[in-house]
Amino acid sequence: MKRPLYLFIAAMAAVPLLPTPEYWITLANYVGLYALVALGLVLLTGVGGLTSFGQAAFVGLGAYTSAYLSTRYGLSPWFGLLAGVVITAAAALLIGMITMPLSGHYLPLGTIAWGLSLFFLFGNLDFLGRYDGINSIPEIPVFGYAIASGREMYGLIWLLVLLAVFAVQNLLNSRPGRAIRALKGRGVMAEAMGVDTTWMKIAIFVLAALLACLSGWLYAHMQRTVNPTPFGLNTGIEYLFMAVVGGAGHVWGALLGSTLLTLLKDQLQTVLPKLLGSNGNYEIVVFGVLMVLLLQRARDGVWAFVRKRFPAAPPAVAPDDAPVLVRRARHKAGTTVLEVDLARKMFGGLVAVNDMQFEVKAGEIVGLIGPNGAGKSTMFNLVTGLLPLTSGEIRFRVGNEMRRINGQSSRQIVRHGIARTFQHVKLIPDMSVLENVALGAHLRGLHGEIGGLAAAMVRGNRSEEQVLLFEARRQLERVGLGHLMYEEAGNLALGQQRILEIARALCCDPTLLLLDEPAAGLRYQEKQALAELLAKLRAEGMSVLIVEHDMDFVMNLVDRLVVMEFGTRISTGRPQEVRSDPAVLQAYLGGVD
Ligand SMILES: Nc1ncnc2c1ncn2[C@@H]1O[C@H](COP(=O)(O)OP(=O)(O)OP(=O)(O)O)[C@@H](O)[C@H]1O
Repeated sequence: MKRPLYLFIAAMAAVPLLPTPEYWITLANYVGLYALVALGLVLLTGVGGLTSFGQAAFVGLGAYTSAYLSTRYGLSPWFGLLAGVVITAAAALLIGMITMPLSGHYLPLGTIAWGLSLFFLFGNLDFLGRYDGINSIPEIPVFGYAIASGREMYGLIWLLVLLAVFAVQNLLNSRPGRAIRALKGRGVMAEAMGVDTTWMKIAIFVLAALLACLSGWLYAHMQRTVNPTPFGLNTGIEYLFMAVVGGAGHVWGALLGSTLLTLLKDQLQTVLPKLLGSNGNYEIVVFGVLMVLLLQRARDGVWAFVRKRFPAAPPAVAPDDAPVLVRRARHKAGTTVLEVDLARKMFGGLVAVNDMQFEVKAGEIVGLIGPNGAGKSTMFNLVTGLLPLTSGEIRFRVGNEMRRINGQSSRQIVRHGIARTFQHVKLIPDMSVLENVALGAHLRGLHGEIGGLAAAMVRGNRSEEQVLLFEARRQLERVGLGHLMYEEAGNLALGQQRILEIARALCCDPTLLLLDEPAAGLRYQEKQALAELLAKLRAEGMSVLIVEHDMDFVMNLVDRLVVMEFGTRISTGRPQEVRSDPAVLQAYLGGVD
């Protein structure tokens, strides 16, 4: 992928040096401005799964702030940029904090409301010149030289576009980036790995707004005049079109989409009025049709086709050696690590878990078994904080004390050392096996939340990446998937994906591992290898709580069993005791053998 990239950069650099007509330079400048906004939407919508119609309002905020400060107070456009960034970040933070914790359509609706209100605000404030806007905006000075011509502006715009592309790309291939890639549809898994998904959503919302603000700043000083029209809802929708047409999941899709739509719009605006014999924004109709076709035929946008021609090398490569992460102290074998005390969960009138009571000790594998619908997965979800208890208590050993963990979120619980896999595998299919597993080490990063984002964008996270990817590699090799490290996770067989989830959970450095049907979909040899791995973990002092339907597998592996039926514990003991318990034989209608 490197060569086409260098060729692209060389071609872009040559454009203003060659006798390219001024008209094309102007068009290229617009493409660059749109690409900055679309890039934010790739991060927010394509990768993060959050739709915003209000990006044009953030563009307006960047444009108006600098236009006003530079014309009214004669301040430098660079100060205007700084002020625009601060105001945009504050506005995006506020809107983000209100809308991000809400699910569903609140964000798109919120951004529409925000986009409309800012548009009318621009048009109605006297000091912003109402609908006439602000004129005579100064040029941007660079080392005392004013950037006046289209060609000079081209240099500045495209330099910033390329820097933004690399910053977003670096971000996506980092610890916070993996968390961002988990947001779309896999928030539950991300939270179970310790990711604060609400904060991550707010962070990408603010980043996307800042890219829009940068575009607005460049626009104001290129046009040297601003009025509300380009910052309305229509433009907000066009930005979304660009991201989706190009390929909302890829940074280069933003560039491709803004190029295609700018060129298409330019041509349609010339051709359509001639064809139809009257003026009007007919190109919007064509865009609408194009969008429907694209969503039906090529959801990943045009970039997906380009990518097929230039397959990229895996972005994250695990080092052969790196410092090993510090591990949590293991508990002495036999000490109680988990206590479930009269745990009850009701869904309306249904008692899914009925005053369950059991414990797990250090260096012990406990099997939680029972017929379908007995409440095993619900019990797991109670222990890991995915569901709140109706009554009762769950305690977990942190250091020397048993701490109550019910009432805490799954993000907090994993910090104490409880890691899990899921009954229905939850991974990021288009991300490599290695990166999926590295997501498990999210809490073991070297940088804080904001510092982590900033460091990733400027590649200041090299040592963190080395350490985390090495840890992911170690865990993958430990579970026997080392040879599939660079494969896309979605290409693995279901059984292998379950093992991948175990490696990911091990990356959390747990003292208690909760495995939900890990052997489902595994072949005989794979099951044996899994049993060996779990026995090895037990010997190292790990505690394991396992839900499994494969009785041969469970009976030969576990130290103790807890049997559930209709949410209630009907038996507990060593496998051979439980095997002959009449209550258990009854529950399984014919016995476990
Ligand atoms: N979110 C929910 N809302 C309402 N009822 C639920 C919910 N989750 C589970 N249940 C019900 O709670 C009971 C226990 O379900 P659970 O999935 O915990 O059983 P299980 O033992 O894990 O079953 P299986 O072995 O089939 O996975 C079932 O009757 C199920 O329909």
